[in-house]
Amino acid sequence: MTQLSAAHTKPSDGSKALYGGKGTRRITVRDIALAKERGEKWPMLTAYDATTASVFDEAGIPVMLVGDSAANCHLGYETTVPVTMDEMTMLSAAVVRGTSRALIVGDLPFGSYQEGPVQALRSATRLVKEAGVGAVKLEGGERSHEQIRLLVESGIPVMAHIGLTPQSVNSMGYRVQGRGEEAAQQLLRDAKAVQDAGAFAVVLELVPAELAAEVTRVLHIPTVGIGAGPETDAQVLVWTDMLGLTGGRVPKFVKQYANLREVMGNAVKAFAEDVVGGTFPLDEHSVH
Ligand SMILES: Nc1nc(=O)c2c([nH]1)NC[C@@H]1CN(c3ccc(C(=O)N[C@@H](CCC(=O)O)C(=O)O)cc3)CN21
Ligand SMILES: CC(C)C(=O)C(=O)O
Ligand SMILES: [Mg+2]
Repeated sequence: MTQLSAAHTKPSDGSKALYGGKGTRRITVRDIALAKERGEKWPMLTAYDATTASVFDEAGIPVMLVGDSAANCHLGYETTVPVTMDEMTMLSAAVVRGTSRALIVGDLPFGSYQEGPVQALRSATRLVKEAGVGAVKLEGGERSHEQIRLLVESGIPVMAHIGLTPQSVNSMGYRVQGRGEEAAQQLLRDAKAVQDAGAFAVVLELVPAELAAEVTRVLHIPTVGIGAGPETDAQVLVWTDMLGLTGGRVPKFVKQYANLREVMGNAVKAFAEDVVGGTFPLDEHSVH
């Protein structure tokens, strides 16, 4: 048996699995393609800094997205619209430095690829050269296929993103996409367009579960769901949402696995009370 055909069979020891595998080298887009052939589901999280990313890397998260959600989750903006290439490049470089195994995907921010394929290539090249990302992501299906094609032809793997595309909040709002026959057909056309253009995976955001399941069956590239039901090949969440750090309302598709806001708030109050009450620092925290 050749190595290639061996890679197509489900690994009994999990050595090749994207999650739970024993590999230590960085995950590649080829590993992602093989996981779809094995029918293996995988987790993806956003990350915006080196320390947090190193926690996720050690936990075995195989793919991290330096999302433009950094705008609201890390930089304090209201929406993802204002975040810049300079900001995304700095955050992406930090996440790459904090990880050794995960494939790092850099989100192209609003305004960095809408002018056309050449602008998209210039922006994506910056993330690859200056930050060291292994792939980039951009929003849009049919409307972005020329950008995707040029990046892929140039050697930059592209994750597409269709359904709710938050960079279009000013024209679309934050609404479920693909409801009704006409919208479902558009979503299917968008999915096929990004696959034909060479995308290695596609994010489906806020899409009815049945439609996301159909897209996942029809495509040979993996689908990454966020608010898209249980049938997509992968699932992504914004890390500050799933760990309970985001302030205020979070989207209803979020499952909260911890309450870091409470944990951190309580710890910070304990420190403040120690300082005010004179019980920190003690002799053990002092030098003589
Ligand atoms: N903290 C955070 N989490 C995210 O998931 C996220 C961001 N920020 N910023 C970028 C985009 C924007 N996203 C959003 C933003 C709002 C809704 C929202 O309001 N959804 C409604 C449902 C709307 C409907 O049913 O039509 C909800 O209640 O979940 C969803 C996704 C997802 N992304
Ligand atoms: C929600 C994910 C897919 C994203 O694009 C982001 O975090 O910016
Ligand atoms: Mg994004």
